[in-house]
Amino acid sequence: MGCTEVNPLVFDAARLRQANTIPERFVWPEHERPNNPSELDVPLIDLSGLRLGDAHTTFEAVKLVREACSRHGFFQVVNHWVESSLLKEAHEHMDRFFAMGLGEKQRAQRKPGESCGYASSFTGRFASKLPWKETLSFHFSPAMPHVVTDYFRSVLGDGFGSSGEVYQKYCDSMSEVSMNIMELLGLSLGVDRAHFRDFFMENDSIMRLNYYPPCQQPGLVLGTGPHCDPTSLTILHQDDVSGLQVFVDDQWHSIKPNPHAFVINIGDTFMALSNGRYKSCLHRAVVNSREPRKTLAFFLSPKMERVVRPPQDLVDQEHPRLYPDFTWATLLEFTQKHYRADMKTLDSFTRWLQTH
Ligand SMILES: C=C1C[C@]23C[C@H]1CC[C@H]2[C@]1(C)CCC[C@@](C)(C(=O)O)[C@H]1[C@@H]3C(=O)O
Ligand SMILES: O=C(O)CCC(=O)C(=O)O
Ligand SMILES: [Fe+2]
Repeated sequence: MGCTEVNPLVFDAARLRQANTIPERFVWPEHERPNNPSELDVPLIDLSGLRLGDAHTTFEAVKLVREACSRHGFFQVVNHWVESSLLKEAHEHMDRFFAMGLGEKQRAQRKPGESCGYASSFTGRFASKLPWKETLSFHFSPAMPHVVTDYFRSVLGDGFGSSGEVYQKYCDSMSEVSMNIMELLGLSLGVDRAHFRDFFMENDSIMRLNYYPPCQQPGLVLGTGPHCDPTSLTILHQDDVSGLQVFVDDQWHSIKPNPHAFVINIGDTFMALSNGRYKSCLHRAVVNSREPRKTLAFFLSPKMERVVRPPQDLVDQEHPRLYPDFTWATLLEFTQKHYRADMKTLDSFTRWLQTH
């Protein structure tokens, strides 16, 4: 397969769509390329029906969470309190942003070492295996109630104030959903129900809009390569185009899109917080040749300087400490300046901490 070399600094999916070959840097190694995996039925919890004080509804949810997280680290929730109009607006504003020309999007260009901004191929961060996607990432913290609105206005101009309002509301909503899930995770691990909820009540999270353009040779590229999220908990909303895959029982499985549900996966930081009882979920995103795919990913993370340490109940003779104390600020810096997050980030980070 002939590959034309393009300068990824000007990677523009629209241009590459016209090109009749995929540039070398976007072609993934044979063993990591997409296949046609089976679909997986994912356990689903109705959070809106859950009264965490009510034993019966809670028991079923806790049982499902414990089974899912002990086995593979993901499950799905529906939450009717998240207005469908908000979801619709969040996708519409994503369409509006990514439909802009490259120059306009690059007004929000992500700077090396930073986790916020627009990126189309992470140029300068990786030598090869570039993801076939464009992303816009921004910070969220309940302690700064207008941080998202302010970001959109300051970076993209007053014309994007309405987008900022939509994503501010969306992130507020995801933060709320996270608190309910943290109570379930605490109960499922046999620790005090409020333990993880209180730990994340203040959080420094990342919201990411993922836009995966169609690719003429989808079998050669990946939208997002195999990885575990270094964050604590990911709340992912897929549109109606499949592409999310999880690695379970030594095989990739596709997660069927359910536009009414959110896919929840455990990240590295929560794996450390649970002292390894729950494993970070290995997943990736594939693309197709027909239509773009879009996802909204809310990455819950603790306050930057909060020390990540499992509760004493989860450390005993049979379960010694698996990971050292660290802060999210240090792990985030590691993934932004020293190491591309993959399926071994936490082990690599632990070794890095010993010499830094
Ligand atoms: C803290 C983060 C780093 C990444 C965005 C959030 C959580 C997921 C991480 C990421 C998506 C994992 C795959 C590799 C990565 C480089 C990417 O494809 O975007 C990661 C993100 C990042 O470092 O920007
Ligand atoms: O878009 C998807 O389906 C997955 C994205 C993802 O895993 C990520 O952004 O970390
Ligand atoms: Fe991910």
